[in-house]
Amino acid sequence: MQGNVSLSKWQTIFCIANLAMLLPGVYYAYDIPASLYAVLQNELGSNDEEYEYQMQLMYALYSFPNIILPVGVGAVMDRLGTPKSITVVFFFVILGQILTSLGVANKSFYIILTGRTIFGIGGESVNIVQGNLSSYFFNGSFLSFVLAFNTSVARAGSVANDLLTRRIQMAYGSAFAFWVGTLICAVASALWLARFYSKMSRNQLLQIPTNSQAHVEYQNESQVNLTEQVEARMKHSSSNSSTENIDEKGMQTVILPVFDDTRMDMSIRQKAFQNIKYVYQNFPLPFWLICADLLIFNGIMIPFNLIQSSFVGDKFFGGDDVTAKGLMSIPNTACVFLGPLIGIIQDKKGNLPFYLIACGGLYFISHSLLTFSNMPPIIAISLLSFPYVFQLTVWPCIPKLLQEKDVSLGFGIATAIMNLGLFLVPIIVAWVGTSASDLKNGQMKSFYNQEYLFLSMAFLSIIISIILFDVDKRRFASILSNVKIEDKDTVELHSSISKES
Ligand SMILES: NCCCC[C@H](NC(=O)[C@@H](N)CCCCN)C(=O)O
Repeated sequence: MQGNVSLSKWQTIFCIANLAMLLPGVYYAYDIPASLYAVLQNELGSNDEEYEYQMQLMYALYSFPNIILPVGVGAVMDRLGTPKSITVVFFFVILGQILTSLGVANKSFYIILTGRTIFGIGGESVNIVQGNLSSYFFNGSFLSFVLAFNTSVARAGSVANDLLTRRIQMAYGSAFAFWVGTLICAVASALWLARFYSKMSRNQLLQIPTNSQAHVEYQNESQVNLTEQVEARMKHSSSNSSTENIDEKGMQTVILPVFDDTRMDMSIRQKAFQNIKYVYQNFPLPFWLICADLLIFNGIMIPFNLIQSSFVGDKFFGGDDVTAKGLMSIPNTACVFLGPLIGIIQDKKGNLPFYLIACGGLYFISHSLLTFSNMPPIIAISLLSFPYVFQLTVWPCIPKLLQEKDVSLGFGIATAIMNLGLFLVPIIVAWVGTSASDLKNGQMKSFYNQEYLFLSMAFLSIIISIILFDVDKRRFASILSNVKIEDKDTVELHSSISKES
């Protein structure tokens, strides 16, 4: 038995393989500007300071719409159903990547930015759709493995980009390298959508019921009016005393008040307030600490990936950014192989806070080596593989910490917070990088300042993870350290915690 459906062995393999294929194309295209960091400046005709902001903005604006959007993607999926939702999100991916490529071809930074923003709307939504489908099918069984496998396969797209893009650019130019990314996204989307739209392979296995199907099923089964449920759950949010009664009802539906309160007679402001209150009261402190870690880990890794080829190329290889970029394929390749393994280990052994503390510690050590030593950079960059793999353990904790009905919203909120970091940190990295450009040794100095920022962030994450370890142990009965806990237990734990407080 898995998640909400029972799957045979072959159906399970089919489902996992298909879900994993949603993202590699998006990751390939996402990382193209990072591979061309050393060469796009000439093409855009920008000075050093402008260029630093331009490159970081390509990543910041990808994330900007996703500070809000992921929270609503679950609702869109509920309403449109899986095939239409995936069609819509792939449409944004391809449109965004076409505009980005056109922008590069025409040397228009504003078209590039518009493209990256639209690409971001689609790319992060694919992430959410993948997370939602995975937890729908596999929650309660080997979800850690499935989520880690998804991201590992996605990162194979980054490996391909690390190895190919700069070489393609040298042979055929930058615009061509971006068009290759567009082609990869288009082919990947077409293959995926073919499963839904060709009569031969139309497959219910990859779909979750839409909101309306859920309504019908629910109403047929229990004859309870949806509005009553929602109001009851709202009431539950404001008084923790009626836990059992409400949870019994709530567990039977996939509909959240935050998404489906259209029939309620409340003003929009009241609804928004109720929803924030609902999240505040039902999402425990460890969830927010995990989100903070996620923000920091990706906030280190993604902006670092952008400057890595120039920084490492200048410091260690006399300006050879191609060799430097090739090194970055080590952590991404390590993820492809070790990611699923860490998922299996986590499914069997738990121990999340340990991985998170180690993650911050290892980011700190490897960035210290890059910054303060002249050791061959392959050592520091290989070491980066471990935290980059360990941070995958964050996602499976969300279903552990939240009640089943809140999981989709939880993924959405975590992705939104991660994107808040991926919007803010690149801008700070650009600011820190340009504020030193008047110093002697110009460019190299600015890289060092950026490295100091990454080191401070890694240090902060260690503190956050230690607090998480303590809170988890003292107030949550080590739920994150233990092996998988069924939803029922989570609910009981939540109710006992809210009663205590
Ligand atoms: N369900 C998958 C979560 C992945 C989180 C994260 N992904 C991102 O940050 C993406 N915006 C793009 C990353 C591309 C990296 N080269 C991740 O850890 O990969």
